[in-house]
Amino acid sequence: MKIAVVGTGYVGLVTGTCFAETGNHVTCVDIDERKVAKMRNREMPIFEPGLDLLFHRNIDQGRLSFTTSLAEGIEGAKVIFLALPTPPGEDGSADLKYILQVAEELGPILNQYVVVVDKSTVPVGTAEKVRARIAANATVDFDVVSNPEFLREGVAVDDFMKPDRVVVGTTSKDAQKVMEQLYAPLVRQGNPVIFMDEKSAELTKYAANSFLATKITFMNEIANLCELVGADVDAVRRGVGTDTRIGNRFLFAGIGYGGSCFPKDVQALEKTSKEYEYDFKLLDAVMEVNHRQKTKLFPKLIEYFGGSLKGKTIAVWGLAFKPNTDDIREAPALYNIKDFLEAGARVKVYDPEAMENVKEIFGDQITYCSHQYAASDESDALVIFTEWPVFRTPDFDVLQKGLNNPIIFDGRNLYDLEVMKELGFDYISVGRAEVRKHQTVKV
Ligand SMILES: NC(=O)c1ccc[n+]([C@@H]2O[C@H](COP(=O)([O-])OP(=O)(O)OC[C@H]3O[C@@H](n4cnc5c(N)ncnc54)[C@H](O)[C@@H]3O)[C@@H](O)[C@H]2O)c1
Ligand SMILES: O=c1ccn([C@@H]2O[C@H](COP(=O)(O)OP(=O)(O)O[C@H]3O[C@H](CO)[C@@H](O)[C@H](O)[C@H]3O)[C@@H](O)[C@H]2O)c(=O)[nH]1
Repeated sequence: MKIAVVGTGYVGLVTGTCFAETGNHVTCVDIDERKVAKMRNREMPIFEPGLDLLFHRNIDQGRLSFTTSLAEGIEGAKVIFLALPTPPGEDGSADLKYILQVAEELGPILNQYVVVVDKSTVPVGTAEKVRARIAANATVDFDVVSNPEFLREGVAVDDFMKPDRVVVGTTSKDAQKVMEQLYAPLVRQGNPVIFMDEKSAELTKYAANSFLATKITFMNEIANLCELVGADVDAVRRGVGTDTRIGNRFLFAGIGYGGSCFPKDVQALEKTSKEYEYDFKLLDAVMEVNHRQKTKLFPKLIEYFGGSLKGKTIAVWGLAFKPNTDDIREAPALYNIKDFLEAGARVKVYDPEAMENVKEIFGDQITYCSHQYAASDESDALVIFTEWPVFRTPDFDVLQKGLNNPIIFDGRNLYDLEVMKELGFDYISVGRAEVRKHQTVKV
């Protein structure tokens, strides 16, 4: 089948590449000329494990191409995916300007029946709006379908090729047939496609993300309580997660959820509720708790250093909002680095993939290190924000000899408390007892 994908961010690129891999001919359209030039040059614009192999293979086999021209991209396409940004607008609701602008441009250039698919995360009622925008200038028949994407960054290819489910919102039999044909290779491998109406599909995406954000936030609240009562959140997680009604995934307490999706989608669902005059109290609480959680370690650093970080050097391991991505959108590390700098500290950072993106924000205000120990060497404390595999089993000897004080603040609970005690580190994590051998370091 011939497919067009408009927008080649994470979702567009994965969607386009994976559908090429299942035998379709895909043209990706993006207005970013530099990005398109890069991709035409076989350069991957993002870091996503496993995607480059499929990307190169499908370009080489002539099934994946790139253009900046919408008209050229959609020529002959049976399906047009809109994988465009839906960032928070000024009031926090999803900004539909990118989607509606492309919908408007599509109307006059459609020349045969086509299925236009909202792949972006969009509020309830968007399919109707897109349909109206296209219809205003269209001379041919078309359908608009909601097909939200559930992939996670870092494991995007697997999530796309082996999804728990695919959700398709359409009340058109013609569109359903086209979508069934497109997803047939995944269905044959046992991955279900769930058909429903457009509005339910749109709401399913926000419900899923908000539920997962709530699950994490609930465990973060339990972690905070653990610290007060002297319990261990890891033990509690194992205890509750084995209940199959709860499930053991997305129960890891830490320094709050980040990324390009949970923060904006929880906020957008709260705005939708308000629009319908519904007071969704739970979502307000989730956002408030997550905000507090993100900067939870900062006061602990201040306390450890006797009231001030002035003149201290803080090493930061991990900048990306999660491992295996270079994405730093809403990453907890960014909030904290800003606080460290404002408190008068010097900051040395290391991340395996995200440093280039962080340079665009902090420039030369912080020091970028070529490896993890270059950050920790001669620093007064180490703070961990991302659970990259390489941070899970560090050389503790090198770490201890390099640090000016043997103190680790761990926002991801990577290390065993007993091991840290034996090694002689001071170790402050989330929802677990503090390992404190040394006295507060005086300024
Ligand atoms: N990132 C994820 O993991 C993820 C997962 C599921 C769903 N989503 C949703 O998918 C949507 C896209 O997210 P993303 O992270 O891929 O976005 P992104 O911001 O990474 O990329 C969007 C791309 O669209 C391009 N673009 C903007 N206007 C355009 C236009 N008029 N024509 C062509 N291209 C244009 C931009 O240049 C950019 O390359 C959002 O609604 C998001 O919520 C994202
Ligand atoms: O137990 C957990 C699991 C995750 N997180 C945090 O939650 C955030 C989001 O993580 P994850 O969901 O793995 O990454 P995303 O790539 O943002 O994926 C989410 O957002 C996407 C965009 O909508 C959806 O498609 C995915 O289904 C949904 O998981 C990150 O900050 C994680 O550190 C935790 O703190 N504890």
